[in-house]
Amino acid sequence: MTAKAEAPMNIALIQADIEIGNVKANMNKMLDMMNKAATANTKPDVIVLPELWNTGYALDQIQDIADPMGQETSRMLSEFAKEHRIQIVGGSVAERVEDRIYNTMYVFNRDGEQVAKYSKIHLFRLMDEEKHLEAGQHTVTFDLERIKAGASICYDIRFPEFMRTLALADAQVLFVPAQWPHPRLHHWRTLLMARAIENQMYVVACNRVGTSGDTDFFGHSMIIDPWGEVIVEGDDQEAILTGTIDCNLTDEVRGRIPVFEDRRPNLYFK
Ligand SMILES: NC(=O)CCC(=O)C(=O)O
Repeated sequence: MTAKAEAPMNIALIQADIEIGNVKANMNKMLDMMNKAATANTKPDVIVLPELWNTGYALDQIQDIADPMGQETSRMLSEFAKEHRIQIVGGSVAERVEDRIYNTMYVFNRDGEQVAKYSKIHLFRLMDEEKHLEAGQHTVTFDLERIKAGASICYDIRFPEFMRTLALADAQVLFVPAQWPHPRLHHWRTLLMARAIENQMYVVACNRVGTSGDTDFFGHSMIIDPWGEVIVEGDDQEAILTGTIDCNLTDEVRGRIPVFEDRRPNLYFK
């Protein structure tokens, strides 16, 4: 059901702290960490950022500080991608479209062209997202060179049917930018692991660190392989985490335990 991957891909996760409401500082921070990742000994093929990295959860001022049509943030990511010849899964940013605010991921290829845009479809009530943000209406897969990837953001990982939809659309790797706080580290790790094992896909998850008001974000960004093995996992400190994915393993695991052939969708709820 999947195409052979061209070659293994080196991934760099930008596990950053984010300053609430300070777009300029956050853009500078991301650029600085992306530059460090791009000039490391092992050059990444893909750089991944966390969720809402431009504004943080500054939802009470989000109408004023969200990026109109995502222009400023996507220009920065596009230029970086082109200059360094690195693909970017741009976490997500607060994007303003007229008076609506979306939590939106942009993805760029090595030429700096936007290859995907995904707006978070499940809004997280515990952090008041539904009061300030508009839900996206589409699931999204995209190509990273010859690898098919699926887009998701944070709370989305609690919806196994959503991830299965992406896997059935041939995704071999799932990207998960996040701002996922304590006390739910155990949920974060378990859900990411489950999504990788049940869908026999790579899960690449980039969470922020730091404190915002009384909320502590624990990091623990992870890359998990389709067999459920952890390739890399951060702690609760700012860091650039790196790991390599090889999507030939996705085909191998799907061949070893043929879950996708053994499904009985006609017996499942509609
Ligand atoms: N930013 C988010 O979607 C947070 C999701 C979360 O913390 C959860 O427990 O789910």
